[in-house]
Amino acid sequence: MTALLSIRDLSVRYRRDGAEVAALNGVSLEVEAGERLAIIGESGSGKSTLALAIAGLLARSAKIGGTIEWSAGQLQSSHSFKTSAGPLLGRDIGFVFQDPSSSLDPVMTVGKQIAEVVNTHLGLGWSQSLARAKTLVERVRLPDPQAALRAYPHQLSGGQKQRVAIAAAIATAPKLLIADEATSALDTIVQAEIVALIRRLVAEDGMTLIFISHDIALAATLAERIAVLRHGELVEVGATEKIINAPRQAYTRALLDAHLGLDAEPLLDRQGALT
Ligand SMILES: Nc1ncnc2c1ncn2[C@@H]1O[C@H](COP(=O)(O)OP(=O)(O)OP(=O)(O)O)[C@@H](O)[C@H]1O
Repeated sequence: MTALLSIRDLSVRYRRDGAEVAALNGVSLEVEAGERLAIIGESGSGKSTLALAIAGLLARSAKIGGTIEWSAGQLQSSHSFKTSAGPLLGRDIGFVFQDPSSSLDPVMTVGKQIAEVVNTHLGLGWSQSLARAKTLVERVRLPDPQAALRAYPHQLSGGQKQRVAIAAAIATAPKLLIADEATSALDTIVQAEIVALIRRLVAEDGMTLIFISHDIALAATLAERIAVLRHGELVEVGATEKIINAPRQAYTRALLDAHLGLDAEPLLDRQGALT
């Protein structure tokens, strides 16, 4: 497999109340083209910071060290990207946030906001952009796509809004989709539906997926590989089955135990396959 991006010795510090907070410390990680990688860890472990750094979305005030390099040919532009170089083009990376309301414009219809992404990043004319928005709304299986295109975000449920946010994120056919706690605000059934949607879209479009979650069980249902962050450091990375069956770190074991303590559902069936 080819690496889509190589993260080398990445460190990020924020300033808060006059003091520095180390959010990431010496993180090195390769992301393979076409893989589904989960990044897990407790709240505050640095997951969002890593996602934002990859997308070039960190606040300017953040102090960044190390590099994030993209392989030549894997992206349309920017074959070598340093973390300090600013955001990457929106068309190469799709980003889905936890709260769809924060990424959707409340006073613009769903159809127009998806079309606007297409129009801005792909340079298609407005009628072509609207046509593409319709296809996208169908692809994310919003009920009654025609009505959905005319709806405003507040007229949709949380799960439906997240479907719209996903449609907008994949509108430019990005190589990489980053979902940062994209299902955390949803109830369990809707969460499972959104995970299934992400899995299908990633497979259909051959995207690379970085799935950020505090929930190791949820991450295991989607990812082929899991990276574990703790206090801003990457403590373990490996194939999902290995991480679930034989974690090397006590911290990973504790994350697994926390899941088992809360939920009687086994993570693995008797054959060792993920249930
Ligand atoms: N903009 C910011 N300014 C100051 N400190 C920040 C900022 N963003 C994050 N931090 C701090 O950096 C550390 C890592 O935060 P980050 O949000 O990356 O973790 P996380 O694992 O995504 O947590 P959560 O799941 O709660 O979002 C935390 O100590 C957090 O308080």
